[in-house]
Amino acid sequence: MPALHRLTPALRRLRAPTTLRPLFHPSTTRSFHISPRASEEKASPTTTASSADHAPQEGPDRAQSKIKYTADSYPDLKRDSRFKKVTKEDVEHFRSILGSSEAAILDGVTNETGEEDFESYNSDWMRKYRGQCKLVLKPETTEQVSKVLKYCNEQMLAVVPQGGNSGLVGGSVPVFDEIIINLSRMNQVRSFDDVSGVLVAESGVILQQADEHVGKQSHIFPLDLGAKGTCQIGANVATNAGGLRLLRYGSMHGNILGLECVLPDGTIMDDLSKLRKNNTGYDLKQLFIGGEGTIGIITAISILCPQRSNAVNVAYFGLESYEKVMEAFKEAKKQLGEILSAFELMDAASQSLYHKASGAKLPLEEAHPFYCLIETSGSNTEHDSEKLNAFLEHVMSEEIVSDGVVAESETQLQSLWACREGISEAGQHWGGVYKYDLSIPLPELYTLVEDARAMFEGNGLMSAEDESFPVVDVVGYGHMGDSNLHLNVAVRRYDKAVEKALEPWVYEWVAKRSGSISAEHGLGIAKKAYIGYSRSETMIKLMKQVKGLFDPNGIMNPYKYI
Ligand SMILES: O=C(O)CC[C@@H](O)C(=O)O
Ligand SMILES: [Zn+2]
Repeated sequence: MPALHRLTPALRRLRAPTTLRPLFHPSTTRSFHISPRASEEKASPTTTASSADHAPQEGPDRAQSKIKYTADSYPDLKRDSRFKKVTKEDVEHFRSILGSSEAAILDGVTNETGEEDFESYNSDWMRKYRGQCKLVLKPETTEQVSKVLKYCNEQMLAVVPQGGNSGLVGGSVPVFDEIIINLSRMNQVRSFDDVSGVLVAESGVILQQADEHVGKQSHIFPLDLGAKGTCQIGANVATNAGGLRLLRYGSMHGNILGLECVLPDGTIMDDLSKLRKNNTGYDLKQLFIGGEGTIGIITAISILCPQRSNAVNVAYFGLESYEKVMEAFKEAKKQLGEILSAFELMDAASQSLYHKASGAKLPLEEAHPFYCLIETSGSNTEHDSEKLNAFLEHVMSEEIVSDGVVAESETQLQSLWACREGISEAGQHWGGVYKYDLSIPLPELYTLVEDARAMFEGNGLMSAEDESFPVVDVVGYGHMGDSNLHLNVAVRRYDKAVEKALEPWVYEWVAKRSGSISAEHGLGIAKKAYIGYSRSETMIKLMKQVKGLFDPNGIMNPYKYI
């Protein structure tokens, strides 16, 4: 394997732009795999070549990660007595719709099915939020979803729609005994048109498989995220997932052309439009995008997939201050223009956490306060190479960037991306993690991390060494290109004092800067109480009215944000 091409001021003068490195084709394999169906295992990344080579080092208190947020963690939350408990007759009815195989129904109501069999459905991939469901239904067709929902609505049975369960806010797991409607068996690609680039596929298709499917015909699925090997496209739409290339391809709100949804009363709203332009009244599908399964179930999507770039480059830099990060971003936009496909920020704490958790070697020998990962995706190798070289020359000679490497092979490209994508998983290394996903105007984006660190230093809750302190470290990273910060507070154990210090402090901090308390992960149960920091009373009232219109009985994903 060739060594990563190191950028240093000394090298800068020696390097002719054309010798920088060969450009190569985009990866379709980079991802980590959460394996939510492996109920017995802990969420286990198979991450990338680089990190898979190294056994993760154990944190001092791994057992603590078994602690869960259950209904008892929310003293103000009571099971809604309007909802019926599932009976033997209900299960029989569901069997008449779905058949009796275990693939279709996991039944702990009439069977002796143990709690452990429900674990991977009842809890999210972090094993942080956990419900008490005893019935998982796995329909295979839209008609089955329709019959199931119609019955649930008539019988006042609450439900939670579930995809790959890789969310971060507890939105895809029940709180009490809601029935889980798991979409994993609805996994057919219905059509792909390689002229228009429109993919029509069912909700349970795994994101990576959708990408590979359109990749065969030189297109790309316009969403990419660390959990692509596990997450499902319907749930990606329901949560309006943002991911790593929103900067380039835009959000689900723009890329989704149509949806097939089942409303709580069983009505099928067939809007699988393939049109880019359809200016005929309210665009109702937008309510389901990011609706987090609160007004109906998305069963299929129609999405516009752009042409796949055939020249992709990744570089990883070290920088000495956040101001330099902003300067580098400004230059990248200016000099790389339309070929810039990702600009990601990582602080020193995030990289050392990733290194500790994965055992992977970091790309740069010396530590820097900040790192950036930059990706270009274009169609003309020579043109891209020239532009990237000019950009690199500039940021190095202006001392905006202190040190850096560029990938010279597919493996290196993956290992650089792993340094960014592996942080989310690494957050749990010490036992648990409080995760915040925030939109903040760029000039102040990193100040939140510094303020959070100062807050924990001041209140005596944080120590890197002393195990009696709950907080180990405060970590900042995110999608610089989208003004989206991920603040992760790594803890040895979940702790009320830490929670009290963080909430609503974080949300107030963000609201004061006119940011958003959720840039891409959604609200789920984790941020249920805080929507008011980002939406006005008028808007919340309207949202409740919309909810009431679609779901008058309130059976869809109850106890969550609305
Ligand atoms: O775990 C997190 O906080 C962020 C996860 C994901 O949105 C990412 O960008 O890596
Ligand atoms: Zn993210």
